[in-house]
Amino acid sequence: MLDPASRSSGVHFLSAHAVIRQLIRSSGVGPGDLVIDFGAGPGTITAPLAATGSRILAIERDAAFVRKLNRRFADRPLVKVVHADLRTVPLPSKDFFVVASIPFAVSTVLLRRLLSRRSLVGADLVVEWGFARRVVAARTAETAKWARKYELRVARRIPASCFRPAPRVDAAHLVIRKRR
Ligand SMILES: C[S@@+](CC[C@H](N)C(=O)[O-])C[C@H]1O[C@@H](n2cnc3c(N)ncnc32)[C@H](O)[C@@H]1O
Repeated sequence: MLDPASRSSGVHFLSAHAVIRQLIRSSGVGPGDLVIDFGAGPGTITAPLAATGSRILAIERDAAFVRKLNRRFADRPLVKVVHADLRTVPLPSKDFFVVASIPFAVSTVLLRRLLSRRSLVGADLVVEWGFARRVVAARTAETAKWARKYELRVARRIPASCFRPAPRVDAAHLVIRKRR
């Protein structure tokens, strides 16, 4: 069987552990929090997230990655692997956080879903650099509406060299926090 990564064209996996640590530290999640890792892949973010003691939903569409995740987290009762498409999977009605490096192609769809949920408390996302800049600029009616409900900022630029394979463009750590 082919490794799942080799079959996923256009998918870039974070290989810089320092970036993953920054994402998790920024999120501030801990025991008792519900956290979603969208597009969990091989579990590169899921594993250090699990170490925070939070409850994790690792959502992944690729069946081979789902098998891998189930094996990897079989002894971690706080990690639930969900075989689903992030564009349609039901989102929690109780407070939740997101820490994820998402597939760039579905960034808009996912943000639309997340930012229309009252239960989203915060998100730390890896997205395409240009996309992040457009979101925080809040120049469209939609992004301006998001900005009224959520604080949106770019924490840092993430060079393409932090991924395997490297994408053609850099990425960003996008921070989203519900306004009080
Ligand atoms: C950018 S990779 C990130 C993988 C991992 N989080 C990491 O940082 O290395 C995106 C992952 O999302 C998965 N994926 C792509 N489209 C998806 C969708 N619509 N729903 C759920 N997962 C998806 C891919 O199979 C891949 O594992």
